[in-house]
Amino acid sequence: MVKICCIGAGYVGGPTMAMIALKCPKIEVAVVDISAPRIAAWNSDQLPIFEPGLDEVVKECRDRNLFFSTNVEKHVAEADIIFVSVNTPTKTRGLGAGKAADLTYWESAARMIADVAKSDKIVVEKSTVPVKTAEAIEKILTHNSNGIKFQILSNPEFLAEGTAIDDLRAPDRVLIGGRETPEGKKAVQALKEVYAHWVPEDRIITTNLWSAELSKLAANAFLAQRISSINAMSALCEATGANVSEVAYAVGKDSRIGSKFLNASVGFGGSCFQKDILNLVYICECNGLPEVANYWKQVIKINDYQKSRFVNRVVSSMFNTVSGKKIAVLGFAFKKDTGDTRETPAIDVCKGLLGDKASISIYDPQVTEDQIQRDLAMNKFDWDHPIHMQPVSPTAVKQVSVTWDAYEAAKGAHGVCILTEWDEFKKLDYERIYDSMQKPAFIFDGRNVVDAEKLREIGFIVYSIGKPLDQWLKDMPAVC
Ligand SMILES: NC(=O)C1=CN([C@@H]2O[C@H](COP(=O)(O)OP(=O)(O)OC[C@H]3O[C@@H](n4cnc5c(N)ncnc54)[C@H](O)[C@@H]3O)[C@@H](O)[C@H]2O)C=CC1
Ligand SMILES: O=C(O)[C@H]1O[C@H](OP(=O)(O)OP(=O)(O)OC[C@H]2O[C@@H](n3ccc(=O)[nH]c3=O)[C@H](O)[C@@H]2O)[C@H](O)[C@@H](O)[C@@H]1O
Repeated sequence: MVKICCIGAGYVGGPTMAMIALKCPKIEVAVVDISAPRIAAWNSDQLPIFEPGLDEVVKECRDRNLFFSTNVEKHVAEADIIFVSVNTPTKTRGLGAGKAADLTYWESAARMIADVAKSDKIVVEKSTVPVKTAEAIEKILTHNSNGIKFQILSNPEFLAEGTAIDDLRAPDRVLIGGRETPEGKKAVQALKEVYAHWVPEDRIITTNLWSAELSKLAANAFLAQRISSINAMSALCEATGANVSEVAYAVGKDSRIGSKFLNASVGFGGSCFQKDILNLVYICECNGLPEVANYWKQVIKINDYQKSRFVNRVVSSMFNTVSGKKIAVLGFAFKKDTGDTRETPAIDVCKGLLGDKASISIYDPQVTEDQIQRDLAMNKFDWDHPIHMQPVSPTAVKQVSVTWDAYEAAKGAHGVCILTEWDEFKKLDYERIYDSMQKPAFIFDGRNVVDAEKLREIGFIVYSIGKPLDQWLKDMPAVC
């Protein structure tokens, strides 16, 4: 029986391994992690991450051919194929701080594999890593290998949170990069056979190692660039009276451009887009390509601009101050159908409003108060380290309260900001919300989920990203 071990039981390791176990009943899959609470949660009824459809898959395979364990060394030693899906956060100190990927966790996993391996292994990069990482990993693994042979493959993951199970069940493509030697090709073939249990052959792409590593960074950069492009247009739409949804529809109808990923928003978030682009920028700089680096840097700059533009809209619309005013924030996760808050635009928006002394009441159906308080207290980039490396109990931000009900959050508020596109926000009783709010009552829709015209009929002053402006907002000072 082929044995697979995955180091890192997170948003990628958990769901990807659960899908392999589901589709390959004859393969034994062990997912290991240094975080005992995380492993305990994977072995319980309350999985550590919220992902539609994940519970069912885990329930079907757990303790059959899918195991979660903290016994990292045992499972690594026994495995034929080892996936490494650990954190690769942005470095916060030293050379490349604020840009380069911190490979501490990867390196320690590689050293441990080298220490405990007693038989030949295929080691698979599942984490997103800088191009050429495999070369460094190879050196670590083979340095003291006592004759044991390691083949390194790059098999980046393209799932998106909230749709991870569908993405894994029917991926657009699976990418496998390996050395172009006979041993390298054999290893690629072995991994290909795992995916071939359910992925059609023409969707399994094989390349050299560096192409696979770089394709992952490139894919995330292209996706984020589309969002920054439409968000840049949204600012121009507001200035001219064009409607960003109409522009996106018209542009996306060109089959060369396509309609997906053109939703204007308060800004993109999530653990990867910013981190991976910063990493790409750093690699370009290190390779003497400052023009290329600056091109990609602009994607992040527009994203930051979009978040601060939103905050400025809120403040300038409300008589140029939110000091002492209650602002309800609906949605804190970085997108709907996930409880993940890593790099969510809500953090920057809330910090911006707190900077103007607002008092904030937050509701998100999947994010706990503890998580929100941690996020608002944490330093930039600290969020992407394993949980046990993060500050234990950061001081709670006093001007922030968290409720478990959208109506409660909006009660007595001067304004409501919608920051995540949860479906339930479309169905709220906005008459009830309006009646409970201070007047004039404002809604700032950072995700274009509400029917602005209907809300205006109720009496709200409404701002929707990239949409023709309410007369009230037109009369306010221009926003930077
Ligand atoms: N979250 C996402 O949607 C996607 C993430 N990725 C990439 O996958 C990688 C992992 O991301 P996530 O799963 O989101 O991170 P995560 O933080 O959810 O999971 C990483 C896990 O690795 C564990 N870990 C760290 N060092 C370890 C070690 N030495 N031994 C054992 N366990 C260790 C941590 O405790 C943590 O549970 C990153 O490189 C990310 O860029 C790629 C595609 C999608
Ligand atoms: O490497 C990764 O981590 C993953 O990053 C993204 O997945 P994810 O971040 O989970 O979610 P997305 O659906 O890409 O959304 C990212 C952010 O962009 C925003 N977004 C997305 C699409 C859009 O049109 N507009 C927009 O503002 C979302 O609200 C969210 O804040 C990619 O879509 C995945 O392919 C990739 O594997």
